[in-house]
Amino acid sequence: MPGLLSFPPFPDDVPTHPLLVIEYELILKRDAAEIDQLWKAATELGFWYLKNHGVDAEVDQMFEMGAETMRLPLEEKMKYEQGDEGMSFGYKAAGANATDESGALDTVEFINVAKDDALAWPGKVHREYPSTVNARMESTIKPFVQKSLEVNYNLLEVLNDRLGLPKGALAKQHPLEEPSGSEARCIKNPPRPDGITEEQAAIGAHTDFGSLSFLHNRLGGLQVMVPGTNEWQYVRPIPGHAICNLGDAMTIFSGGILRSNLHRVVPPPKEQGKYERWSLVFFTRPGHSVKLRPLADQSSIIADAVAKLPPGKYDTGATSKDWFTRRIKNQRIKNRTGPETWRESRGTEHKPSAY
Ligand SMILES: O=C(O)CCC(=O)C(=O)O
Ligand SMILES: [Fe+2]
Repeated sequence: MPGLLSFPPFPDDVPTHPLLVIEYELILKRDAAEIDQLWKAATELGFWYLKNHGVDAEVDQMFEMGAETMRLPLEEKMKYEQGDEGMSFGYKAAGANATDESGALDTVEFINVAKDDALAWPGKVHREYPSTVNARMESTIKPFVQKSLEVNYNLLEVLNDRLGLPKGALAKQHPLEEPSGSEARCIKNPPRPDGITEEQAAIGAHTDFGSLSFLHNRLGGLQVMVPGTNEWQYVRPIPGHAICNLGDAMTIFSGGILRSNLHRVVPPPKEQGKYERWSLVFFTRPGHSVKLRPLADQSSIIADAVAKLPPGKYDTGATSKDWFTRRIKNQRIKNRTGPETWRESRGTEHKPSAY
């Protein structure tokens, strides 16, 4: 069970970026000082730690589900592969995605389970999954999805109010009953082979494709690009602390007020690099039909931000489904024709020169 393995501590002598720690309990109480901290994190870095979120037991079970799934023979896992058409749900084999413009390959394998399939189980909305996923859909995946949704909806509500949006405006962009790209992902990265540097990306630099990601890490390896620089720094995993980060949709809805920061995954630093790295994410993404555009007509705060931008900057003309499909599809190595394919997979990154 990956969550229970003991491994060396995260080293103290690697460049590490501090994140603000947000107390979920205080957010639930709508504590004004805590909301100020969340707002600072959401606008300055777009990443924060979330403490006391209450999802630890479900997280451990999800790691077990991930381990059971990754132990299946590759041939079996490949029956549930994502495919090359831009669907995210299903299995992704190591090396199926590019990590940069030159077409270097990623090293992680992961299983993505759609929130819609988990909530509809034993019905099906999008696709079928390996037996190890089905066996835990009711007992493990559904509770994890439900609790993660609750956390993310609560955080979205607080951001909604600070953005000056009418009550429930952001929730309306994420209707529970509408099919969406929201999904749970369990990721496995193998130990770092000799000869591979600590700089070689396991998951290439990216911004997240949706609204809000709720991430659980045991070993280091996640890095953020420090805003205003070209420098990568590690995010230190802290036991019992989730890492939350905003995705492109929130930058777009807010007219650039909220930050969807570039990040990547490299092998865990130093001694930790000898161990398998497991991570788990729940991604909340807007409903498939939602148009990705600033919600300036609903908030004077957003309207003021948009007025300072080049005209049309965040008017993507895309639905959430289009945005998501384009990004997934163009990172698939089988779809690569050249550096332009990687560029086609990009989101709202703030520093295009740094890819
Ligand atoms: O594994 C991690 O720590 C981060 C994963 C990630 O950024 C992603 O899947 O979008
Ligand atoms: Fe990410």
